[in-house]
Amino acid sequence: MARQSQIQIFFVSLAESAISFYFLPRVFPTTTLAGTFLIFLLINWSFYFVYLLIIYPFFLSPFRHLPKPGGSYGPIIAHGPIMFSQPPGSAFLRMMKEVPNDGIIHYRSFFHEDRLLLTEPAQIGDVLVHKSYDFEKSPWIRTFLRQFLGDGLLMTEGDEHKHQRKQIMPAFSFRHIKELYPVFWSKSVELCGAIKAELLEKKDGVIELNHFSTQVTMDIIGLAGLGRDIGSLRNADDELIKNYEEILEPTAEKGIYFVLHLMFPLRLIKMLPWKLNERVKITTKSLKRICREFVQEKKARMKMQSEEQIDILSILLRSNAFSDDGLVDQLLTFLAAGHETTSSAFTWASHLLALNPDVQKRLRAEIHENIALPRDISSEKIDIAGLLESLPYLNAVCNETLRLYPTIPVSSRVATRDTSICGQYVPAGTLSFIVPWAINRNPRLWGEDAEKFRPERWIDPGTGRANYIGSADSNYSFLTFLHGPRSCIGEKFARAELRALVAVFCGSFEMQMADPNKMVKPGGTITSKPIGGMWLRLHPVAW
Ligand code: HEM
Repeated sequence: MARQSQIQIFFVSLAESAISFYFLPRVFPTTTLAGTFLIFLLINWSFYFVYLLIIYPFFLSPFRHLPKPGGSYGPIIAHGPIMFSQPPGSAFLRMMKEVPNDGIIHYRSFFHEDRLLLTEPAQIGDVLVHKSYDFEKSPWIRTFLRQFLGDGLLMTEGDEHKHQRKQIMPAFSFRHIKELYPVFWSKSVELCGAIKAELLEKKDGVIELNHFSTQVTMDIIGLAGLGRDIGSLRNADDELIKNYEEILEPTAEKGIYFVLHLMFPLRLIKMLPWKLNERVKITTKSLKRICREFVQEKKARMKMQSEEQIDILSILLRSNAFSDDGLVDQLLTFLAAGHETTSSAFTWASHLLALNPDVQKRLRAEIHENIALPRDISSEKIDIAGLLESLPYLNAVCNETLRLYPTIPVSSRVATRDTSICGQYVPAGTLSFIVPWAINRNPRLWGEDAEKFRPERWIDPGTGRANYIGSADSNYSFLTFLHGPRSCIGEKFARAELRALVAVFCGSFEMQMADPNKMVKPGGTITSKPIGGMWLRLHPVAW
């Protein structure tokens, strides 16, 4: 319920009770001023609820004629639980399959609040690209994430966002990513070395990959983002890793914590005697301190060294566009957005390969055929970018993984002013859902086998080369990085990193699920991680 309306009701009730009490004493002869106020509050609330739950949604809402799902849980709950479905985004996919529509499905959330689900490329393009500054991230999500990310690129809106994005963009250009490939490659080789060392200590060949994956992607963002080898693969107790693992580990308690942030003001949640509040405070404080130290260290090193550094922080420092606090916020953003996302994509790639031995075999053959020895290509002056980007099956496997397991499965936007989506009037404040999990798996856009892992859809049958649209008709059928001015700035970085990780890992190990009968489920609040980790049985292969 809108907080603003509650405040209005409070003051209107106050005015009505004062007028009645002082000017119409015969109407309420036996009550006190407080009693009269309570009576008016109750009457006004009742009218407000009838308006909110019945009159507005069924007779006034501009969306009342749009197609809707069935099976509402009544006016208070309505279809609200949809957004908590597991895996995240799966209920939206069901809705897309079941409700015939022309690009927008309307459903009612808690207290019959209007929600839109965008289902077709034209509507998605309108919100993400053509009118992107009419729509912002929802304030609840921003309040929740700002605790961990400060006011970095991910959290800002409007002109401030345009300014920051322009300053940061050069650090993510293709030329710059090409220079970073040797970092991605050598860290992937180091990862496989660390896994081999752990396998030597184990008889059953079983390891939990997600932990390794978080370590290697943290090391990569450390080197590529800060020019500093965090070395978490060598030091499993690294403070940075421990903090992020604590924050991001999917648990039911954290799910409830996140949901409460969507429903109640931050200040109220912070007042609760909840241990998680204390842990969030401690971990975020520690992350900020570490980032502040990174910035100071980097500034001191840049003064001493004349050689130009290629990491993201050096580029931001050279731009002179950010204060020290601003840089800390950007670092918090890059560390969080830049490691957990690719880590999750890599973990899901290994899962899909473990479930599909034929794909795994074909990919390994392509890698071994084109890359004689993994260590050689980081030491020789080889164009790793050119080599990896030219391998069709490697690119197809990565694209298909990113399609089936988008790390951010659900995103949303709030209209900041009265606007429209493909001609449908949308009043300010309306929340629209853009759901990569559902769009990427929608049979209308990807065909009947949309939910199958089929890397071949990313290979042109005529030329045998990788294509960049899959078998879909539109760019907007693939939403893993979204599109437009608020799309993922790290997309090229992430794709390059994933190529290197998958190539070295699949080239080095044969993989199976440790327990082939156990379903691995995605969970998590903002990003999607395997619940309980990713347990694989690995056999090193000759390379
Ligand atoms: C597989 C890996 C990745 C995926 C799937 C991914 C996905 C996304 C998505 C969906 C968004 C938009 C979120 C929204 O607006 O709701 C986003 C934004 C962003 N991502 Fe990524 N990301 C990945 C890797 C990275 C990496 C490696 C970096 C940095 C090194 C990064 C940095 C960012 C930043 C800074 C934004 C905010 C951009 C803006 O608002 O202008 N991401 N990412």
